[in-house]
Amino acid sequence: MPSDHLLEVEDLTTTFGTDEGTLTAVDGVDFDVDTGETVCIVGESGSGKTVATESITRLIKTPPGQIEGTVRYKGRDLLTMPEPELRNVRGNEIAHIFQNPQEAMNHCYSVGWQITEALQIHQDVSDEEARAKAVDLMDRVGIANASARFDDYPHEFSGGQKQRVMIAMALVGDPDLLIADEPTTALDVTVQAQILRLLDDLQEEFDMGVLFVTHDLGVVAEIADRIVVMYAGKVMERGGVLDIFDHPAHPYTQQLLECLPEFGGTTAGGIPGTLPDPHDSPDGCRFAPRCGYAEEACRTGEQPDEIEVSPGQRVSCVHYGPGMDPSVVRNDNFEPVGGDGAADGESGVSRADD
Ligand SMILES: Nc1ncnc2c1ncn2[C@@H]1O[C@H](COP(=O)(O)OP(=O)(O)OP(=O)(O)O)[C@@H](O)[C@H]1O
Ligand code: NI
Repeated sequence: MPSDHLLEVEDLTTTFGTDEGTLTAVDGVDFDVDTGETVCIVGESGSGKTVATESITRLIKTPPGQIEGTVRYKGRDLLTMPEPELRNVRGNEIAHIFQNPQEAMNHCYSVGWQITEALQIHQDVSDEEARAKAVDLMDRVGIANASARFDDYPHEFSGGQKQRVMIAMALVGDPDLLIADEPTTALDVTVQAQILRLLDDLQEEFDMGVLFVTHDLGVVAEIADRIVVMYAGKVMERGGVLDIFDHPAHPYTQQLLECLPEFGGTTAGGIPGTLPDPHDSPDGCRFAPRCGYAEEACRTGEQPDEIEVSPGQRVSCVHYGPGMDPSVVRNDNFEPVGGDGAADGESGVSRADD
């Protein structure tokens, strides 16, 4: 059945064989991404965000990993696609950027050379054409004096500029889907805001879908159209960014938001307690052992089916089920996302020498 979504992930389950037995990192997760929107996967460290997104293009090493489910990209299943065809998708159609630009760069070659090299893998262009395109890309990601900086080496660029270069390299194949895994986590707050702005602008310019992974709800507020909240390999809640920030339904989402100072945060140190052992997940709702509202029904059976609580907003919580009283967990005291979310009064693609 053909779907209209750019990316459609269904019942994705990724496990790892370990010395302590099978570890389930992602457990039957569904989500989709459309062209032109930013979907953020958010959750604490260890929730399975990275494994879920790296399963999409099969970046997970198998074995020890094992990926099951369906990942349809423009209707084609990436999980059953032959490797050569998948390699083509990875380079040209789906691009990844990661947290640490340091590690992804080769320190022995100039930045311009590396972008040119990436370009020539994807396109049959002459050296001069490739150089011109590389300079253009450097310019578009906001590297000041791009042509003068072409021959500079990675160590001559700041952290923020390196991440701009990584973004340029991700764009060489003119991707339709960009997967960004904590791309600003290693950067200081001001530079982080600039890079988020850049990604937002590029998304429009390149007309991409963006799947953005972060543990930081502050970042989510800046860029997300839709949010998928993950906990211990499961989706706890999903919905439009305004709905989630205005009336978070799952106690886990509420607690994540309560950690944010700008939302009247009281638990800046994070949510008390730790994630369950991924080798041996608890019965019922994964969050029940840390949830102040948990009762017997929360600790038995499977993770509850998702229930729609407002248009497009769905929650996997026993308290919203048939015969339950959701007002127990409903928390309507949250302030909606403020203003335009603009950071530090910048405008357009910033060219600051970060
Ligand atoms: N190669 C691997 N082998 C075994 N276990 C793994 C492997 N990669 C990830 N895991 C486990 O899978 C679970 C999910 O990890 P994942 O990296 O996806 O979390 P995350 O949500 O991205 O966290 P973070 O915010 O810290 O990046 C964790 O328990 C992790 O230890
Ligand atoms: Ni991660």
